[in-house]
Amino acid sequence: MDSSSIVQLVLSALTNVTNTSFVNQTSSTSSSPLSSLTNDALLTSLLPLLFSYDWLKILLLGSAFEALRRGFFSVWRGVVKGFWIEATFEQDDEPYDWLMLWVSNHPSWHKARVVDVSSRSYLLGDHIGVPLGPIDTSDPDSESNLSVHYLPSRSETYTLWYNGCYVQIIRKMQDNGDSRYRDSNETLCVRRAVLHSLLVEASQAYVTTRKRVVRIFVADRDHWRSFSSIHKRPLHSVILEPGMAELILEDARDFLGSKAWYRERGIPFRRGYFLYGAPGSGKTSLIHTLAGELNLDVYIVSLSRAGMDDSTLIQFLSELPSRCIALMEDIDTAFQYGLNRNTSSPTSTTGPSPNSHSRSNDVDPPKTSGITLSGLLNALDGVAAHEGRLLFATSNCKSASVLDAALRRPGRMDLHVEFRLASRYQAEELFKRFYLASEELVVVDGEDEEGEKSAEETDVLLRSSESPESESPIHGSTHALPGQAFHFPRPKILALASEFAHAIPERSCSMASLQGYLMKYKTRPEVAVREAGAWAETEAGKA
Ligand SMILES: Nc1ncnc2c1ncn2[C@@H]1O[C@H](COP(=O)(O)OP(=O)(O)OP(=O)(O)O)[C@@H](O)[C@H]1O
Repeated sequence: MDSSSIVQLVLSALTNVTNTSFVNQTSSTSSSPLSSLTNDALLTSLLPLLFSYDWLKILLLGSAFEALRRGFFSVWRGVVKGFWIEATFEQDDEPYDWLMLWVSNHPSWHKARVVDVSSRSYLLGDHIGVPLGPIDTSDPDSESNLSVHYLPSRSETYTLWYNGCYVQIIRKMQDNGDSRYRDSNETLCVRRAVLHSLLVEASQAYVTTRKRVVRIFVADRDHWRSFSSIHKRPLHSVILEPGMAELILEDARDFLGSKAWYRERGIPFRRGYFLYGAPGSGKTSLIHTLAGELNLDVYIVSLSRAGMDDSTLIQFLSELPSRCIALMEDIDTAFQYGLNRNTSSPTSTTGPSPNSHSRSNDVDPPKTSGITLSGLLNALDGVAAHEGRLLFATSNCKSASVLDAALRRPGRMDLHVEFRLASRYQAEELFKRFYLASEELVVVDGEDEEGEKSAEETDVLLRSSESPESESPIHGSTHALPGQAFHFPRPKILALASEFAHAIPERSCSMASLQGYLMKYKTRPEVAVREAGAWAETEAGKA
């Protein structure tokens, strides 16, 4: 019996059944004899089919086909495994970011049909993914110009060609039970020979892109979490007394280049900086700027964070990368809540409250951190302490002496830098930066002299911890500063800047508040100068 006769037989059996159902519907009373008749007819029609063994042939044919198919794929997988390897990239690891950047810059990526739309940029700002671009082209900085990127989609397999080789990229979500911390990882199936060159290319592209940003990491639960990236800021955008920022930068550079020197003398290769003083005077800004200049990432650890205790702190500091900036902001707040020599009790502190000048009105916050002074000292230079890092600790206190002597000694905090309220020189420079275009902010000899003079008058100091009381005013040349969008005649702005500086009493307000004031008059420098005196008086009244 050939297949066409089988089909015919099945069809005729089915037709019988259909007719029978129709008859059943129209005469329900006589259904029983007729239905038994129909079942018999169906059975009679199918019997030859059952005994013909053709069904067996079909079954065998199907099974053989499936076995062949499976065999082919298993051989293919074997061949593929022989030549290819599967490389997995974890999200918390840097090579994951290399790969994301590499994929998103690959030409074939632009043709992808399934994408994730994300505001996350893998710490590379606008350099990853396909940026959406400005919606309002007339104003690229407009807030309506959202910064979103098309990224490779999760659970999607992308295939592309790299140097004539076939590459598969699979991005998978890993559910670790906590919906807030779902990781994804990326699997790259690639020929063994090309994996290395692909990774070299991806890492180089990443490093080049990374040079434009500073990456920020925060101590989160039990690991360093990548938090954000900020565009590098030129050193001179932080206006301090002339030469002050340059001196700290040189010190850090010198340290980073002297590993062998430290090793030969058996000195731990670590350097600490304690930046203290008025709030809003540029401490954090300077650290970010230094990180940019030195090509280092910033790792922020908050000592007063809930859940932070001595062992967690030691673990975090020991997991720092070989070259980085570790930042402990407001170190005195940890002190206030119990960081002292013997105990972590918030009520027993050694000496006066370190923060009393700035936080006297604050209600005592609940103690959440379990850091003790000995724990902090151990974390900074104990056995598990990391080598090669620059530690920056900041505080809004007025004097470095609020820190325990053991904490601020050389080897832990090598350089103490005081930040004071704005000097007239700083106020003048800030004014120029606001109203002059960047190309107009050039060094003019006469102006520099003036700048140096005001630096001599003032005494923002940088003190070495070896001689904390020796005051060493720093002199140097000012630098070109970035300009603003509005154009005003340069001589006019220079004259107004000088007037502005004289209207603001020396050391009466912070740079942050001066910046806030000038923001109100972004396009009206004359009004800014006219109103400056009255504003400064109100500010002084507030302090
Ligand atoms: N010296 C400065 N030069 C230029 N801008 C400054 C300076 N100081 C402060 N600013 C501006 O003021 C803002 C706050 O500065 P920043 O956070 O660096 O101060 P801070 O001393 O770290 O303050 P806090 O101790 O309160 O955190 C920033 O926007 C920064 O641009």
